[in-house]
Amino acid sequence: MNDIQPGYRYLPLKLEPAAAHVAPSLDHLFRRNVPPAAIFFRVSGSIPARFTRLEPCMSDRLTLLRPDDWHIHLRDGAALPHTVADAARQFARAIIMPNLVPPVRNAAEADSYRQRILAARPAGSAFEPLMVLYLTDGTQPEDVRTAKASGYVFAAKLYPAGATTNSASGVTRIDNIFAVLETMAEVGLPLLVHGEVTRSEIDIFDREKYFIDEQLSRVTERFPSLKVVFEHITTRDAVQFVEAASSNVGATITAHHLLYNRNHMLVGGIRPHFFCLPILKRNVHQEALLDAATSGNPKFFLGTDSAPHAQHAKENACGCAGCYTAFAAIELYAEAFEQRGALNRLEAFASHFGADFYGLPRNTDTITLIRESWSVPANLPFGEHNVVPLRAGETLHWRLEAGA
Ligand SMILES: NC(=O)N[C@@H](CC(=O)O)C(=O)O
Repeated sequence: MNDIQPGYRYLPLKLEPAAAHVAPSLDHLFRRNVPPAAIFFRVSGSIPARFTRLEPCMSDRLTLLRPDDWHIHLRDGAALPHTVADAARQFARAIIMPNLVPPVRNAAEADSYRQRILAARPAGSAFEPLMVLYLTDGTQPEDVRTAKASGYVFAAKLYPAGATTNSASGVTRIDNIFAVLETMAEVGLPLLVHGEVTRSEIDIFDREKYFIDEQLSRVTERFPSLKVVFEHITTRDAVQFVEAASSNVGATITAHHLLYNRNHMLVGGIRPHFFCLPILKRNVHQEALLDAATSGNPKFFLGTDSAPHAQHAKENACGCAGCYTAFAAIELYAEAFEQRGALNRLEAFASHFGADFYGLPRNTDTITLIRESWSVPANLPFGEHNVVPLRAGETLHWRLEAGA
């Protein structure tokens, strides 16, 4: 019994009559690739002498081309060494969200933010931040041209004013930026979209669908050559919209929207660390996202929307929106894909489709995930504060191989 360790598979050495009721169910679990920790739990107390430990077999290691994160919030200042180290551990590149206060509005601001990120990289890291402009009512076509020419700005982000964290400077009417969108289409700078309307009479669970019907469909019709990434999609409606759109329209999907639905946030007590925007939806929408992410359709790719807030700002009478997932993002995605029996589709979603959509080369080195159970810390350092990571105090069943 003492030999039983997480991360290994155990098989019967000799089937004794007393174990016969256990062995068939174990076999069934092995075939379904259920994490070993779950197996031990079921058979605890009945195994020792009759079972032997096997070394991890091939399916306990998963090697992928190094992935990129096509949507992340790194924040600024003292938080950067922590958020950048977490992202850089697994991702080669990341699209850096510009919703700082004040926001990143032009190439000069993007350059100085980029320098701060580069300075925060762990020693020896080649992590590459791909900068993004924050569109306001005052953004000019010239800002877009300069940004594109800079070589370090890869997109511009539409935050409808008031839609989410630090969106007060966002766009108040989509028509206000039509001249800018035209220039973006012309110079080849993708538009990234936070797709929610902000009208107070629209229910928070319906805001993505209204955004598609009232705004996004107008943009894609009017600017067919503009590349658009519908960020952190959360609904079946968004999946269907992207599927039906031209190949210039793609979407990012977060790990938390694949793993959770609104019941996880609200049943049995309110869990502030699941609160994010767009908000978790019904399980039918979660299912549609899982279908899309594991479908092999290149329009859907990885974007964590890892969005840390200090613990006190989340566990608050008016808590901030955002889930911190960068500490174990690829592990969380692996768990979601495994639940669907689709681990063989993870690499394309995480490491091929985003780069292809942006017209950038795929990475050439690899990372390896190991099937190994580990406990997520209760909190992690975040500048002068702490951040509570998603799944704090719980167990993850994949781990990125050290030094990967
Ligand atoms: N996703 C979130 O819930 N929050 C993001 C903003 C955003 O992307 O909506 C943040 O910056 O905190």
